[in-house]
Amino acid sequence: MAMSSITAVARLVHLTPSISSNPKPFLSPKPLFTLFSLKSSSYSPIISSSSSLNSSSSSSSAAAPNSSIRMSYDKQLAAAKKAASLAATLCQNVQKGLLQSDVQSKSDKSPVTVADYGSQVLVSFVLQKELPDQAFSLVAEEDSGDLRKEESQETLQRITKLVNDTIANDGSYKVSPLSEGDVLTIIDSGMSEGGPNGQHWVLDPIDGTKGFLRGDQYAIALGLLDEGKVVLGVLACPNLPLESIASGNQSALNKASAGCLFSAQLSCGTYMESLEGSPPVKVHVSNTENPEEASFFESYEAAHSSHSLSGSIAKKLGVKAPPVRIDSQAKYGALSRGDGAIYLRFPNKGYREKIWDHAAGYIVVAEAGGVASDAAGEPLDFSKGRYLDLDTGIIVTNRKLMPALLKAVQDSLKEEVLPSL
Ligand SMILES: Nc1ncnc2c1ncn2[C@@H]1O[C@H](COP(=O)(O)O)[C@@H](OP(=O)(O)O)[C@H]1O
Ligand SMILES: [Mg+2]
Ligand SMILES: [Mg+2]
Ligand SMILES: [Mg+2]
Repeated sequence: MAMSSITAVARLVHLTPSISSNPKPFLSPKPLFTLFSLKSSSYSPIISSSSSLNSSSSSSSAAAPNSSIRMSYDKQLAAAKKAASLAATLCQNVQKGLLQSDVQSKSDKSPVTVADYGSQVLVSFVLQKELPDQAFSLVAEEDSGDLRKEESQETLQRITKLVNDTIANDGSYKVSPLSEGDVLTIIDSGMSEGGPNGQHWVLDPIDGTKGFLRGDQYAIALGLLDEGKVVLGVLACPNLPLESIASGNQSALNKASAGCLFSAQLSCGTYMESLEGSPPVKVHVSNTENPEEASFFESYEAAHSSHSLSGSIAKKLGVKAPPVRIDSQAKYGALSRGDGAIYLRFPNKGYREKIWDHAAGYIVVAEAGGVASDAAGEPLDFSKGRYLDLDTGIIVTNRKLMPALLKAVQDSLKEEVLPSL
């Protein structure tokens, strides 16, 4: 990250006449939502206290940066949950009344909306407010380049208003409203390169922007890297129901939903709660060993992942159920609670995966007992900067199914060549 922008954001956040004096730890209190009606056997209720989050035994697979000493990331996890929840509120409000003028096209032709930018501002703002004593480095998807153009003035005004309204309605931060310049500066606080040293937040402010535009699934995905390893992750999935969306139960996707918040910390397991506030429940991946019982997730967008390749892998493996196609890292969340057992992702050859598209989802699944690798069976390496450096595709499943899945993937890849970009 350019030092100037770190300094500017630090100045902005620390010198704003404000004080986060409100002791309220999370967003405005809402009625507690009980999870006793959850159907999946992989959900188990836990006591909702931060100490319970730390003391629970874990099915972790990710290696700790210093494996002999377990670092605690409790404060960072609490800040990440608050940041993602506040960003989800903004996204939900925008999705209710999305205007055509809210959507722009980036230079790679992918869509970006006022909510992507607003979410990035809120997450960066909240993390810096909640963790004022910690060095701040953020690797995030969006930058302010397009918003600085003359024709984007109105869009920038709308983002600024959305952010200020969300902060004011939440009430946790007594700050004077952010200016448009502040908003641009905070967006550019996400330009860190990440890498193998130190701590870096990794943010996709809206993962699944195409799903967001369709009114389907999307996620605010926030992870933390420490010495190149993902050590915590939060996935806010505002349109994901608390009940299972397993193949055959996809009607659940069409019901109005409170939305889910998944959170995971290294060696502490993965938890799910309602975005409206509910006691977290510990979740586990499916433990099926039988591919005939396993169903799989893949992208809704065929341009993001070859549906024909995953179809042939599933057939080779003996999977019977049709694929569940949904957008975003909500797939990792659904997998972590056992709604399906496999996630397959095969972009066109030449496509470079970004770390913010996988970091939070990766630890949410790993801490729930799952495992993710590339098609060569290598674990995902988040220490190489903004991109993941991997061999053809990403596959995610439980430990028992991984060997057979890997074989089916490698056999299918020999038969089918992915198109080049
Ligand atoms: N051609 C392509 N192949 C693979 N992934 C792509 C892609 N174009 C965009 N994406 C990524 O796919 C993500 C959405 O994943 P999914 O298909 O699982 O919903 C997008 O995230 P954003 O929506 O944050 O831009 C984007 O990073
Ligand atoms: Mg995008
Ligand atoms: Mg994304
Ligand atoms: Mg995005």
